[in-house]
Amino acid sequence: MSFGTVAIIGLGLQGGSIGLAVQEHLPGTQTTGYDLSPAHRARAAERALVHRVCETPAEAVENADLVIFCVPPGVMGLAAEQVRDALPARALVSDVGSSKQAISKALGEALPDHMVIPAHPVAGTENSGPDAGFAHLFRNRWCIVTPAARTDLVKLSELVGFWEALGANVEIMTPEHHDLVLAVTSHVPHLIAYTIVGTASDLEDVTQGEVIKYSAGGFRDFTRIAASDPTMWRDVFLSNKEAVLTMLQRFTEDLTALQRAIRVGDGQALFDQFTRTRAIRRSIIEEGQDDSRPDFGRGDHEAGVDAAE
Ligand SMILES: NC(=O)c1ccc[n+]([C@@H]2O[C@H](COP(=O)([O-])OP(=O)(O)OC[C@H]3O[C@@H](n4cnc5c(N)ncnc54)[C@H](O)[C@@H]3O)[C@@H](O)[C@H]2O)c1
Ligand SMILES: O=C(O)C(=O)C[C@]1(C(=O)O)C=C[C@@H](O)C=C1
Repeated sequence: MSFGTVAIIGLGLQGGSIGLAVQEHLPGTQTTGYDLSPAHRARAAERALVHRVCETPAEAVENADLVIFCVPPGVMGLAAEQVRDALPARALVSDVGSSKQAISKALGEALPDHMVIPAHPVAGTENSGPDAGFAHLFRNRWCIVTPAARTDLVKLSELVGFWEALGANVEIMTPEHHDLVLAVTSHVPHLIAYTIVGTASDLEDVTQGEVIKYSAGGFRDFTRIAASDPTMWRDVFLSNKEAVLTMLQRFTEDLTALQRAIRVGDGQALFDQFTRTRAIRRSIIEEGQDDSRPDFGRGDHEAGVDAAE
């Protein structure tokens, strides 16, 4: 069974993509949406990201069977408080936030009388805002659902069915394990990209022009990641602090070992490490998870940067 009405709070990359994907895959489901930014609401209406863009959060959720919060991690609790009085008791509450322990807590505290089942589609791009959404974002991507121990299994299977209908493969995990896994596969890699691009732009002996001119290879890939939304990523690091710091400690130790191998001329250590990591890349591609295909992040609509910029 699918949800009759889905309300989406936050009509950016994630909210817009969910709205478009629901309209494509679940034609019997009504979608409503709200965004704090009037400019984003106007653009969401122009792009028909949902059936009805509402002027208040209360109006968006008043008939909802499922509400999905698609706002930056740091304002999940606030956005949930804003719908508390209007949200029907039957409505299931979920989200798409990139960290799970802090967000689960914030949503649970803001909506204590509702069933909350947090989720995280591991699918995105460096673009944000209502121009960035596209219907096939979730196709063949993982969506991690992190239910609490007391979660209603019927509601859980409805949410799993919802994400599968949008094309995602669903995995169930505890919020704690989610935060540890994503710290190493997503959060620390973003921190590394933000750091290396910042380092390159601060150099005294290499000009900005040279950095831009010669960034055809590896550095260019880092600049894509480092162009990701500053608000969202500030909140991700602050909301997954412990796991990120744990993984950074491990990363620093491993980096120091490679640094030493370079200093002492231990070519074998470098070769062995690079051989191991090449095998990981190849197994990702074999699993069909390679997103370096040319159309990734686009679709019918050419993904753009934040419309509010
Ligand atoms: N970008 C990614 O690659 C990605 C991937 C998976 C999950 N996520 C998660 O999805 C969530 C949304 O990210 P996004 O990439 O769609 O960001 P986005 O910036 O594209 O969209 C967020 C939208 O929320 C709106 N907003 C902010 N505060 C609000 C409020 N209080 N009420 C209503 N609207 C509000 C903003 O105006 C914006 O339009 C984040 O929690 C993020 O961690 C992002
Ligand atoms: O492909 C990208 O641009 C992304 O950064 C997507 C990505 C990731 O790190 O894999 C970013 C944040 C998420 O919460 C999920 C997906």
